[in-house]
Amino acid sequence: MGIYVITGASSGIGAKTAEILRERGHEVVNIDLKDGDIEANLATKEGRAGAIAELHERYPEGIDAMICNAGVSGGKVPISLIISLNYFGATEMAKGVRDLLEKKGGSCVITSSNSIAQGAARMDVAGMLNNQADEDRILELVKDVDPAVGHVYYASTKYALARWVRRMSPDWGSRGVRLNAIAPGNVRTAMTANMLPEQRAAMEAIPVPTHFGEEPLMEPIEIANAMAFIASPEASGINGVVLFVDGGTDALLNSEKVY
Ligand SMILES: NC(=O)c1ccc[n+]([C@@H]2O[C@H](COP(=O)([O-])OP(=O)(O)OC[C@H]3O[C@@H](n4cnc5c(N)ncnc54)[C@H](O)[C@@H]3O)[C@@H](O)[C@H]2O)c1
Repeated sequence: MGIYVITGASSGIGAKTAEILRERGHEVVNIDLKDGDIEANLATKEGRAGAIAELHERYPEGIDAMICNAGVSGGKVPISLIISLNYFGATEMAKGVRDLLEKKGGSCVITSSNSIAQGAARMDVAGMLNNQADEDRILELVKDVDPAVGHVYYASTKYALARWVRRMSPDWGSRGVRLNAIAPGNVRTAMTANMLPEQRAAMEAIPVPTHFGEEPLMEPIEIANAMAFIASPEASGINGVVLFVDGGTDALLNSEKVY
């Protein structure tokens, strides 16, 4: 059985993924702000460094999977938190444990979002994250941005994550580590429950083909099953993929985009 590390597994999609991995007999390590096996604030450099050091201390022989899932959206979340947690909290954690994944021929999964398929992401923000990647400088640039446009910055961080996965996966693959992203649709979790009425209305306007006629929300288990699969050795041929788990919403919105 494997050692699966997952961030943000005290709630929502992460909690469900951790539950099914444990049911399958794996050792699961939840890194979270609260109620984690390792407690760390992944929006900070210190929090990430502490968690990475702890993993090296506990698992010198390596780990089988790293699922970088913690993220924020909904409500009036500061733009700086969206940038630091969603983008750097995932990419820096992934980079920080790659050596542990290499020891076991492991797999890394990053939680993106199907908001990247809805045209909400700003390419200049996503480009800044992917190409400049200096966290302090970027936080300085966004310090006066109104949280009311948080959804745009959210989609931008998730777009940048998906592109980071595509760019990095050939190199990671050549080192024996698969790197993929999951892009969930809207899911019934604390994140969507915390949305402001206008954010909720915008979300509910987006149909999910498998859920026509119902509230357009997926259940955490639908995402967790895909996450557990792509992280596992059963997905050994899958690398560099951004897997939409959104009931077909991406296909509905972008049916001409086949590649
Ligand atoms: N729910 C959705 O509709 C949806 C859709 C697409 C993508 N996603 C993504 O899925 C992931 C999980 O979201 P969810 O809906 O399960 O949300 P959630 O709010 O239920 O869970 C998020 C988890 O992250 C943890 N967390 C928050 N801030 C943290 C920090 N600074 N350091 C460490 N951990 C922290 C929380 O404690 C919580 O356990 C996120 O990356 C989110 O962007 C969610």
